Amino acid sequence: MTLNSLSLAAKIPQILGQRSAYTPNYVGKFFYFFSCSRTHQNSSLQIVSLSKLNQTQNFTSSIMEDPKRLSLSSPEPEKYSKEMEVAVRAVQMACSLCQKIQDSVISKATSQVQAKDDNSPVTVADWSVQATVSWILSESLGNTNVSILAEEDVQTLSKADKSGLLEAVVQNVNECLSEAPRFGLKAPQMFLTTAEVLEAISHCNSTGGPTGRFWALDPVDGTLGFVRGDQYAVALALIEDGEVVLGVLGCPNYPMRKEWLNYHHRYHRIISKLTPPTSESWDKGCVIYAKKGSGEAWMQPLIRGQKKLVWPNSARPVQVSSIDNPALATFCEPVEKANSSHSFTAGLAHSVGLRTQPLRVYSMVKYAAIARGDAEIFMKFARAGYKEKIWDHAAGVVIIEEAGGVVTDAGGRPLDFSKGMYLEGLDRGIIACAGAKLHDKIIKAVDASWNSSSL
Ligand SMILES: Nc1ncnc2c1ncn2[C@@H]1O[C@H](COP(=O)(O)OS(=O)(=O)O)[C@@H](OP(=O)(O)O)[C@H]1O
Ligand SMILES: [Mg+2]
Ligand SMILES: [Mg+2]
Ligand SMILES: [Mg+2]
Repeated sequence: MTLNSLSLAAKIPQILGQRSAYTPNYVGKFFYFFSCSRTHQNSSLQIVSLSKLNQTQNFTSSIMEDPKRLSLSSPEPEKYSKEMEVAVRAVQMACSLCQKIQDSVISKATSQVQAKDDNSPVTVADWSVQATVSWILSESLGNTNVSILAEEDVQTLSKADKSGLLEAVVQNVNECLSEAPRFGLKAPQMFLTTAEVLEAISHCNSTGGPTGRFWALDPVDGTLGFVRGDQYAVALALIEDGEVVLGVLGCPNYPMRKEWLNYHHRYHRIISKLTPPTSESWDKGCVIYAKKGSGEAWMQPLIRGQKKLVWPNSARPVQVSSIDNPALATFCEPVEKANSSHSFTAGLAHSVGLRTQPLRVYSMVKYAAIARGDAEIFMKFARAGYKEKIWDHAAGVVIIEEAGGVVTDAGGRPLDFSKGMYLEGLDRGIIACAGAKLHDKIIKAVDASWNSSSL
């Protein structure tokens, strides 16, 4: 195919089926990039792959200077691009659903909160999100391809005395799914029946493991934070052959800008006395996502009101902080003392010279905070005998790693997502840091403090 320099710009998108060479291709993270190579035989330039925007510019200028014969081959579609796009859209929907339910849970006090067999809380939101995400993934990616391991089951929900609860879940799921087109997804043709909603929840019956592909879903992580009007997250990860390959974290109360957090806290303290906010002038929440090996993590605002989610919806890259001096670092940990030893981390913080007060935040928002550079260290040391579940960490781990951070257990080993629903073999606790140098210091400090601790 012969192209002159002027027709090239039009030809590339046509070949790639896009409107413009600068149209974002892969979930807003990559712009088309073209690496060029001159083949010996025909002295032509070949488009062999996709690259980033700056390289696109190099490519374009090299073409302008070299109006030779070109042979163009369509690139392979980016791996997991469809899965990522569907996952982010589904999490956006889930966040919108949660925001609505959280406001109603807070205004009706705690009556809507149920206790599971292990006494942990669960709400209409947990089941509604699980059903919604399960339905969207299955419909968009094909029911037979989709295997999901998720936190909630239908036992409590199916009890005879819980019919009101089940009704509320069915209602919420249907309201949320009817909004799917706003998120660029297909809505069901008819309202889902109660049986279909229960089926969507119980379809999440994967047991995980070392082979094949499955999704790990925590519909509401930090349910305690959720019912207290505070931080929580919707966490979705794709795991393939034991490795987390995609992570999406929806943080409905974690604004795009850290400075807006104060506003959020004030808002929630007085929410019961306020009419619901109508202002669209601030981004109350965000969705952060990353693909393994991409070296990039991205954040987009939640969509609100009647706005449509235009892909990739003003996504911007996030990166971990460059602080590697513990004296300047901020560390975060679980809010609940029962979930992690505050006394151990306090001693450790003191020993490495951490000066700032710990940032105690519910849920995987802690992972988001590290990935965005709002804090530098996250530590969780659960009591002996507690087994961490993979859905509480999978999405956060890949997001921090791709944003430039390091996540391991206290022995410095990567977390193992290949052993079913638990992080088996976890050495003591979880340590996530903004960089390798800081991580190394914390690991050494844990070793030094461990034997003298009572953990
Ligand atoms: N005893 C104990 N020890 C350790 N971890 C526990 C424990 N109990 C629960 N969980 C899990 O912790 C999830 C909540 O997240 P965090 O660890 O960030 O805790 S906190 O919300 O900040 O207090 C929470 O996730 P959700 O159930 O999704 O809220 C639990 O899976
Ligand atoms: Mg729970
Ligand atoms: Mg959780
Ligand atoms: Mg949960």
